[in-house]
Amino acid sequence: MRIAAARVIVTCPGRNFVTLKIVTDEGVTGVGDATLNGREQAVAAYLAEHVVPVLLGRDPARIEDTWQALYKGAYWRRGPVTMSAIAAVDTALWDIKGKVAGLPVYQLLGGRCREGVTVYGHAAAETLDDLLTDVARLTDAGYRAVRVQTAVPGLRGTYGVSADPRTYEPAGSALPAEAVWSTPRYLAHVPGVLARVRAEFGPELRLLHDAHHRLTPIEAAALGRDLEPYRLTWLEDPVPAELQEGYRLIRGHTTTPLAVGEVFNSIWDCRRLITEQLIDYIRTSVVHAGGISHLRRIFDLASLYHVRSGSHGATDLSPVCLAAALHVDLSIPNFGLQEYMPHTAETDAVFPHGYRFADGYLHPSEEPGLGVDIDEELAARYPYRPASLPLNRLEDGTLHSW
Ligand SMILES: O=C(O)C(=O)C[C@H](O)[C@H](O)CO
Repeated sequence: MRIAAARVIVTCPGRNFVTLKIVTDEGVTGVGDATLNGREQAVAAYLAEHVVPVLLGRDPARIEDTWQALYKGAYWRRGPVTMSAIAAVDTALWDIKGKVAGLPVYQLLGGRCREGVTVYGHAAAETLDDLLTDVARLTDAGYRAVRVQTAVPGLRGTYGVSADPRTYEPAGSALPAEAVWSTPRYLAHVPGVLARVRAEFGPELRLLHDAHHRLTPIEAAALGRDLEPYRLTWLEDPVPAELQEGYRLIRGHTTTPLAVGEVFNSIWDCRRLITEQLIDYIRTSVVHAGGISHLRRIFDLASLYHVRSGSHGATDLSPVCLAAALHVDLSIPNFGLQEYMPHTAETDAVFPHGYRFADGYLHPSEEPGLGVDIDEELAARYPYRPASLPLNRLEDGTLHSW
C-alpha cells in the first residue's frame, strides 16, 4: 500500500482547525489534527509545501520511519509548527493502521489499561456565586474533576472566563485583544475562591486551577502553599516553563501538585522536569507534541518517574486530536486526567466521531482506526478567519505573559 494523496484542510466552524487527510492507493483514509491556535496558516503551509510532497508514494505502515524522516529530514528540529505538522502525519498514519488491522487504535497501543478516560471539565465565572452554579452544572453532568477559574475583581479579561461559561475561545478577534493583569490582586483572590468551592462541594471532587504562565517561581510557591488546605489535583502552568529551574524553587516550598506542558513540543522540553521529579502531571498533547508516537514516548519516560499524563484538551484542539488522545489515555499505565471541553455543534458536525462522554468518563470509539473523520464538503462551507490570541499587560502597561 502507498500514500496516494494528502490534503490539508483549513476550516472555521466557529473557530479555525487544520486537518491533514491522507489517502492510500487502496482508498484507506486517515486524519490528523494540525491546529496551532493563532498560527494555523503557518502549519498549513508547512504541511502543504514541505511535508505532503515527501509523503506521496511512501508506505503508510512505516509510521516510525516516516516520523524520523520528517523530524531528522527537516534539519531544523522541534518547535510548534514542525511538531504539529509531524503530529498530523503520525496521527493519520495510526488511523490508517487501525483501519487496515480492523482494530481501534488503542488495541494497537497495547490495549485497555482502564475502563474509561477520566476527564476534567471547566467551571468559570465572573462572580463566586456564578462559579458555584457552574461547578454544580458539571457535577450534575457527572464530572469528577473540575478546573476552577474566576475573574479577578478590578481586572479586565481574566484568563479562562468568557461571557458564556460553556464556551472557551481566547482567540476572539483578528488582531490580539488586550487584557489587564495584576499578580497581587490575583494572589489575594484565588485562595478564597478555592476555599469556597472546596467547602461547598466536599472532599471528593477533584479541583484544578490554571495560573496560565503568569507568576514568578516565588509567587507560585506562595500560591501553592496557600492552596494546600484545599487539596488541589494540580496547579497548572504556574510559571512560564522556559526556565525550568523555577519548578525546583516552587517544589521546595509546597506540596500542591504541579502540572505543565501544553506548550511543549517534544520529549526534550519535558525531560528535565520529569527526570528531576519537579512536576506531577505532564500536559503534552497529540497535536502539539509530535503525534501519538512521540506522546507515547514522553508518557513512557514519565512513567519511570511517577509523573502522570494530563493531556491538554482545550477546544482549539480538534475532535481529531481528542479522539487520538483517548486511544493513548486508555492504553498507558500512567494516565492521570484528560482535559475535556466539548466542541460546538458546528465543529462536531464537521468532525463526525464516535467517542462519547458518560458519567465523568470519555470512551473512544470502537471503530477501526481513531473513530473520527472530517466531512470535507461541510468543512469547505466554513472558510478560514484570522484570529489571534490575546496580549496581557500589567496595570502600568508593561507587557506580561498571557
Ligand atoms: O486548556 C488550557 O489549560 C489552556 O490553557 C488553553 C490554552 O489557553 C489554549 O489552548 C490556547 O490556545
